[in-house]
Amino acid sequence: MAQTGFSFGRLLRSFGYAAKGIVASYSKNHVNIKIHTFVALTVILLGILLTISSMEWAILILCCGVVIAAEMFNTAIEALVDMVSPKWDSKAGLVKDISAGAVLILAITSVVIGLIIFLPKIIALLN
Ligand SMILES: Nc1ncnc2c1ncn2[C@@H]1O[C@H](COP(=O)(O)OP(=O)(O)OP(=O)(O)O)[C@@H](O)[C@H]1O
Repeated sequence: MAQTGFSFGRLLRSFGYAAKGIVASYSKNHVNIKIHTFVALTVILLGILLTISSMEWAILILCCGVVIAAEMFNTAIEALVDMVSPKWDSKAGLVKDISAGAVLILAITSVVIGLIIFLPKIIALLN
């Protein structure tokens, strides 16, 4: 039953559940989130090396967070679909495909934003 009123203990427990969810997302059979995290760390390194502005940091950190969170939603949706529809079903497949497609759109958008920010700086460095 949902409890009403603020409880610091409950808030801490909620953070604990969320942390458990993050750890579960990085379990060894989930490769995509590790790739997204590697790309995010590379972006941070590039940002430091190329001394990007505060606004550029904000945009890139937002992109990295959104893509990683979207991958986690995708993982959750896949798990839910497998639970609700363990048998092969075209609708179950469509739900997984749409969920994966959403992550792909965000990843492509983020790559384009990364190129807009980093390419001019890299070209200027090479000239
Ligand atoms: N129960 C199902 N019914 C129909 N098609 C499915 C079903 N499960 C998976 N598929 C199809 O197989 C594709 C891959 O599904 P899967 O669950 O293996 O996801 P994945 O992208 O390999 O996930 P992971 O992030 O675990 O690597 C789905 O996008 C869908 O097209």
